[in-house]
Amino acid sequence: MTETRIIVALDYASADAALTLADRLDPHRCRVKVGKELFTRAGPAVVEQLVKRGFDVFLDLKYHDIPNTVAAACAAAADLGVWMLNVHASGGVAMMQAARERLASLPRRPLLIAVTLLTSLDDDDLTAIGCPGHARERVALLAELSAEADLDGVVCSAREASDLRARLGPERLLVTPGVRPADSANGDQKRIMTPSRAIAAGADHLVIGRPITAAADPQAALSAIEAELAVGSATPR
Ligand SMILES: O=c1ccn([C@@H]2O[C@H](COP(=O)(O)O)[C@@H](O)[C@H]2O)c(=O)[nH]1
Repeated sequence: MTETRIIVALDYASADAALTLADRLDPHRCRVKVGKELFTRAGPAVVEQLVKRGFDVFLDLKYHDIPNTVAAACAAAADLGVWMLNVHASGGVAMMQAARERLASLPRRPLLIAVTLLTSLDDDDLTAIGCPGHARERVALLAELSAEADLDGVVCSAREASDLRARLGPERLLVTPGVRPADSANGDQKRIMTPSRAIAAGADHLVIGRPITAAADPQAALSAIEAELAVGSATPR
């Protein structure tokens, strides 16, 4: 298994586009993520093709449904040979436990993590959806529920990473989207951090999409992020 911390989000509208980039990437230098757009357009076959090319695939479908349905969906995802998949922690402990138990019954199980609060949301958005409070508090609550269900880790923003590392201990994975090199546009992301600061804060895996996929030269963009991580620079954002 690769030692890289970088997961490239293959948010493309076709298998061809996703595989064209994948074929320019080294499965030892990055993992890849298949999300809702690519999966809905290209289906399970694109996941299997990425696995066949040697990539660790994070299937980011964020399941959120009743326990029986989510458990069955997780088992179906595991059949594709994915490395990691996720559910929404707000689906509740019973749902997360059902998913974990179904995966535990398989001969080879993928990692199972829970989305806490989407990185596109901030405190004002929580108020707008009728859940007033601080994003970091909501993330902490949902992360602790995922630990109660004994999941392998959480999706959070890097801004919560140090707090969650203290709350959850060293074993749970912290997977952080909303990562932005200093010269990248935020886009729709609100709780963001640079790659080097995210790692310094305790993130295990950095999910990075548009800063790589929308770059004129995606391989150069990936190399620049790797260089930033190697130097360990901590450019304030
Ligand atoms: O809270 C979350 C959960 C998932 N994502 C996904 O990560 C990538 C981020 O892409 P960028 O282009 O780097 O913004 C994307 O696929 C999201 O669906 C997230 O951003 N936040």
